[in-house]
Amino acid sequence: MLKVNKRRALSPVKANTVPKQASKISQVQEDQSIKVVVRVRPLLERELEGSPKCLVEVDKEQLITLTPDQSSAQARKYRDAQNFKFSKCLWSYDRRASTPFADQDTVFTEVGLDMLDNTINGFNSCVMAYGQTGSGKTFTMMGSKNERGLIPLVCESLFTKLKQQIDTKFEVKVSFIEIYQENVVDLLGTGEKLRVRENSNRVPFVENLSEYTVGSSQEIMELLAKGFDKRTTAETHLNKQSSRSHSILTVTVVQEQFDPDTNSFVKLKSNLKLVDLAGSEKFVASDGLEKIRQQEGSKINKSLVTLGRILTLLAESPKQRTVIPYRESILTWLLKDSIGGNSKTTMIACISPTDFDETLSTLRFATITSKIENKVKVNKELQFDMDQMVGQFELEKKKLLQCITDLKESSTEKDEVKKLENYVNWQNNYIDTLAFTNKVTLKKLDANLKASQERNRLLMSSLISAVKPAEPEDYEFDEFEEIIKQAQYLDIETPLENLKNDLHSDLVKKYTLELVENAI
Ligand SMILES: Nc1ncnc2c1ncn2[C@@H]1O[C@H](COP(=O)(O)OP(=O)(O)OP(=O)(O)O)[C@@H](O)[C@H]1O
Repeated sequence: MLKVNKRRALSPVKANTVPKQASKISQVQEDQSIKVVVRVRPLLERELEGSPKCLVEVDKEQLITLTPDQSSAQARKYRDAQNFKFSKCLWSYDRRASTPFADQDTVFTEVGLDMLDNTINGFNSCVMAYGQTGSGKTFTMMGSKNERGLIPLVCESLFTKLKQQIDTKFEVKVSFIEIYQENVVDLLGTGEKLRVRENSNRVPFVENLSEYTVGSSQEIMELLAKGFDKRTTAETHLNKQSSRSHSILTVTVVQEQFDPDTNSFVKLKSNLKLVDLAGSEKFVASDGLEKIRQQEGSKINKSLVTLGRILTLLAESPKQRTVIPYRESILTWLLKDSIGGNSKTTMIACISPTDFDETLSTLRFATITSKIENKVKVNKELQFDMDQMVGQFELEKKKLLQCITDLKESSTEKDEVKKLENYVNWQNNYIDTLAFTNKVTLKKLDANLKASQERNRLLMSSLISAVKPAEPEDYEFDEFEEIIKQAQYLDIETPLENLKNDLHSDLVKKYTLELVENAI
C-alpha cells in the first residue's frame, strides 16, 4: 500500500496533460431519505446472570415493540408498550421460529450491498452505527474474528466488484480518524491532532490527514488493525471494551471509464464513510465514574446532542437548511454531507434488549433520522472526449515539429532541449492514453464476443432439443439439417471479430503508430 499525502491524478491521464476542456457534467439531484435499520443484540454473559427480561419484540421485520418491565419504575411512566416502524428491524437476539435471525451476513445484505452499488455508481454513501454503550455498534461494523462485520465484508466485495468491471481503471484510498473529546486524531498517522477545514464547495475535510492507496481489502484490514490499536477505548460499567470516541473510516474510490458510445473519458469519485459512534447513553454524576470518564462522557454527549439537534432541525424543516449549525461539534461538521447533504446514508440503530430508557431514546432518535432527506447526485466529471484529444494532439505535434526546427537554428540550445523534452513527455502521455483507450475498447469487444459465443451455444442447444424427437428413428433428417443451417446464419462472431480488427488497426495505425513515427 502506498501513502499519499496529496491527491494524485490517475495514470495514464497525468495531471499536467489533461486538456483544458475538462469540464463537469451537469448532474441531476434526487431526494433520498436516510435509511434506518434497527438491530437487536443478544444477551451478554454478564446480563444472563440476573435473568433479565427481553423488552423488545420484532414483527414482520419492520415493526418493533418496546414494553416496559412491569416490575420497574418505568412502568409507572410508560404504561403502554411503545411501537415503532422502520424500513428494516434485524433480530439478532435469539434463533426462534417466528422471527428470522439476523447474522452478520444479513446486515451485509440489508445495508452493505446497496452501499457497494452506490459507490460503484459514483454516489457518496455513509453507514453510521448509533446506540448506547454495549449495544453492538462495533460488533456490527467490525465484527469478530469468526463473525466478520460490515466493514470487512463491504471492503472485500468492493474490490471484487471493481475488478469485475473490465472497462474501468480504479484507485482506492483510505483514511481513518477518531474524534476524541472534540479533537480529530489521525489513526493512520502519528496520532497527531488535526484541524477541520472546508473546501471551496463548503465540504469539510481534515487537513494533512494521512491517506493510503490500497490494492486489496486485506490492505485495508491491516491499516484498520493499526488504527484500532490507537483508538481510545476503556472499560465502562456497560462494556468491557468500550469505544470512547467516534471513528470514521473513509474509503475513496476513483474510477475512470472510457465510454465508446460518447467517445469520452468519465471520472467517477465516491466516498464511502463507515462511522462507529461512541455510546449514546446518558452520563450522570452519581454513576461514580472517575473524572476522565465523566469528561469523556460529557464531550461524547455534546457531539451526540448536537447530532440529535441537527437531525431534528433537518427533519422538521427540510426546505430551510441554511441555518443548520453543523460546526457546533466536530462530529456533525465532518458528517455534514452525510446528514442532509450529498450522500446515500444508512443509520444502524443498535439496541439492547433489556434497557428500556436507552432503547426508547435510540428508537426515537432513529425515527427522527428516518425523516431526513438527503440531496444525492452522481459525482461525475467529464475528462475529455476523444475528438478533442486528437485535435489537441495534432496541435502539439505541430509545436513539436516547430520546436525541432527551432532547435536546429537556436543558439540557446539548453532551453530548447528542455522544451523539446517537455513536449516529448506530453506526447508520450497521450500515446499511453490512446493505448489505454484501445485496451478498454478491445476488452469490451472481447466480452461481447464471449457473450455472443455463449448465446450461440445456447441457441444451438435449444434448437437441437426443439427438433430432437423422443425416439431416434423418428429423425426428420432434412428438417433438422435445415434448422442447423439457419442457426449458423445467426452467428455474429465473424462480424464482431472483424470489427475488433478494424478498431484495433484504426486506433493503433491512425493515431499511435503514426504519431510515434512522427515524434521520432
Ligand atoms: N449481534 C451480536 N451478536 C453477538 N455478540 C454481540 C452482538 N452485538 C454485540 N455483541 C457483543 O456485545 C458486546 C458489546 O458490543 P460492542 O462492543 O459492539 O458495543 P458498542 O455498542 O460498540 O459499545 P461502545 O459504545 O461501548 O463501544 C461485545 O462483547 C460484542 O461482542
